[in-house]
Amino acid sequence: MMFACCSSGCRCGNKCANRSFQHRPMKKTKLIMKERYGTGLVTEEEIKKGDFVIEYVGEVIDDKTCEERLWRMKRLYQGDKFYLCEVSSNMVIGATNKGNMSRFINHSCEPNTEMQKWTVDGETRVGIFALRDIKKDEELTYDYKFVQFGDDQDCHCGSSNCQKILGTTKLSGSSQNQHVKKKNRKTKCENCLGQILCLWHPQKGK
Ligand SMILES: C[S@@+](CC[C@H](N)C(=O)[O-])C[C@H]1O[C@@H](n2cnc3c(N)ncnc32)[C@H](O)[C@@H]1O
Repeated sequence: MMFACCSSGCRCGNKCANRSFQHRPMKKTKLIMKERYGTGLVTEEEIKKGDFVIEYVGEVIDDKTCEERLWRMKRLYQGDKFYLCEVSSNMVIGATNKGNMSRFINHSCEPNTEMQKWTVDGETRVGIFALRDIKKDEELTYDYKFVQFGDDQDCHCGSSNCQKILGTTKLSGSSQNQHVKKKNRKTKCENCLGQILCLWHPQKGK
């Protein structure tokens, strides 16, 4: 999904209603701890359907760097999470080292927000937008369209149409130390544009 956001040359000036990112009217949010899936994000104010909630930000990295990090994390991680969003071919937003509260938004099979790709002054940016009216103190969720990189993870979203497992798409590789093969990668990459890639390793003993 791609939307055009007005450029700085727009004649409507500051009154332009098509400038979600430039105005950055980010909603007030706070972190919560969920027993079954760690940190989550709730809204501290009411949100109307279609509202811009928060921008998904992080380091902009290319596919090669993304792959290197995925495999490195797969080898080294001892119980934390890894956050990546494939925005377009050869452009990934990595929110592991740098990011904002958006990286704590959890998955739901019945989400109240969605991720949208916008073009702002010629640059691609990713925002989280409300799919419906959201009440104060509700947890914010979106459908990760998750590309799992490792063992299956149970989904704990609790919705009536829960798919039970996080993600239907799997990134594969023949060994932990190997980079994703070019051929394989191309196919998978096409499947995961705009999706969250998340590498998660349970703590030892879990
Ligand atoms: C992008 S992070 C979201 C924030 C994360 N809960 C944290 O504590 O940092 C994605 C990870 O959160 C967990 N998660 C998110 N949504 C989930 C869900 N519906 N069911 C189970 N785990 C979920 C999974 O471990 C997933 O790998």
